[in-house]
Amino acid sequence: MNNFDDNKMLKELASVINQLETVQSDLQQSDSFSVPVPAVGRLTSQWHKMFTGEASAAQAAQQGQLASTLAQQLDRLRTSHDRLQHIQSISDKKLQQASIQLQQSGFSPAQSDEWLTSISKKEGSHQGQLLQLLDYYQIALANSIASRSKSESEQQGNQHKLCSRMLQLIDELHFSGPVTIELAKLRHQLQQDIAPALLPSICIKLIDLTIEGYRFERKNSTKFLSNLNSHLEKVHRNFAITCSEGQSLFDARTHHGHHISGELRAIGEHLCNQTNEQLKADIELRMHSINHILVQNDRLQEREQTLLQRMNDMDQQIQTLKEEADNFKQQLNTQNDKLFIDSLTQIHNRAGMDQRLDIEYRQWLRYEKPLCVALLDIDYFKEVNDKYGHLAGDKALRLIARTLEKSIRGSDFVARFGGEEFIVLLNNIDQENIEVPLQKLRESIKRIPFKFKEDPVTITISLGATLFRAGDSIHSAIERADQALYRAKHAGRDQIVID
Ligand SMILES: Nc1nc2c(ncn2[C@@H]2O[C@H](COP(=O)(O)OP(=O)(O)OP(=O)(O)O)[C@@H](O)[C@H]2O)c(=O)[nH]1
Repeated sequence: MNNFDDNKMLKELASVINQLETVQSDLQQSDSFSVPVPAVGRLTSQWHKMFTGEASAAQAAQQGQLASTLAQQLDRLRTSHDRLQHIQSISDKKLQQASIQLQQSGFSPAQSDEWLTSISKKEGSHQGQLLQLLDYYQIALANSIASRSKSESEQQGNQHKLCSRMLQLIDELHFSGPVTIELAKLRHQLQQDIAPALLPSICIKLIDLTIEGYRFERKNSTKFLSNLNSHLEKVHRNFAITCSEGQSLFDARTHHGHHISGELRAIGEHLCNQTNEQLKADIELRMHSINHILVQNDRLQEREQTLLQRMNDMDQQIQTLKEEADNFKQQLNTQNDKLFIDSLTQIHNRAGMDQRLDIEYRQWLRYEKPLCVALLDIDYFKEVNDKYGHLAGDKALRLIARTLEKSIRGSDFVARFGGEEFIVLLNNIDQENIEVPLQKLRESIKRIPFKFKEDPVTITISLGATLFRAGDSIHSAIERADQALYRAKHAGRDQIVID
């Protein structure tokens, strides 16, 4: 048997599957989709490898069954992800319509369509993260099984890579609410040396927290939208009442206006035609009638006053609604920006880099101005962590990121590529002197006067760079830069290799 508690893990896994199922049924907005039962996949064979020969026949059968259920669940989740995208495109349209209605009602916040659709986009991205985590879970399981046969250094390499990817995923989550504390704990755990056998359960915990965070955000968005909806309903109701009240007031006033002018005309005619006594009696009669009209007029004025009050209330409601919507939009914009920012170093993350690289690549294809991509990796960073602790390591990463940012031109770009690796894009670069800005980057890091536990420490970086060439894809250029970085490391570190 493996050296971790199988029963505990099976239980945890079963609970995660339960949760995934609930999430899936949350997404299952239409019954018309039938979920296919999948073939038992790669995971099953790993699971079998883990248990065969070492458990009793009954246990093995039970585990086999569990493994195939898990494989089915994974496939169902993938299907549901595809379906979500389909549903999302429909709900995008609905949100678009809602946004148009908001705008037509005259008090929607500017760009309301943008923030409404961004709600659905955010949900989609969490689905992607969940699927990615399930992949990590499979890799962690495979590592855990292989840990018995592989050499220690090989094991450590795989382990580091997986931990770094999970750390990066945590940095990209940006949840609010109670899960943030738990995520910070996991982050800390992942930065320590972890036994391969523990990583699968950490993965499960991370899946758990992602689902919880995702639900929390979904609940918040739903709450806001239902508040907004009920406010809208109220405003629309009041608006309808006010309109019909206004119309009837207008009709009544017109009617009274005609009435008064009729009375005045009649007085004029009597003044011309009648004797004094008769005139007096007629005028009294008319005055009585005018008095009656004036009393009615006072009542109309009171109604008008109430109407005015209601309009003021409505104005107030619209104002509150506007403020709420603006706040929410602000929150969403901040969260959207955060999706592209690395939470530790506050520079762009890998997603931000993907976005920018795509733009730079298209511009390079179009204008053919030289574009350089450089990968930078901190040398012997593990030693810093091991000797001075991960908090010191985190601090160093932040300072290095800030220094890199300051050492490039405004039009250049730097992002954290993952773990202790950074990527820099230099556009419109002078091809003959490509080494100059790269040396400047290397030296600026070397000059940082780090001091940990009173020890002055020099940190260096190795750098691999390349220019985009005819026929290059983004991937092929990065691959070349990565090979150059590998050569810089092997040439002794604190070096630049340009391919
Ligand atoms: N403090 C901290 N450390 C991190 C973070 N992400 C990755 N690391 C650490 O970076 C170190 C990378 O170690 P290795 O891949 O062995 O590389 P290295 O020690 O820098 O050695 P070379 O790259 O070969 O020069 C590991 O100790 C990781 O834990 C992070 O967010 N914070």
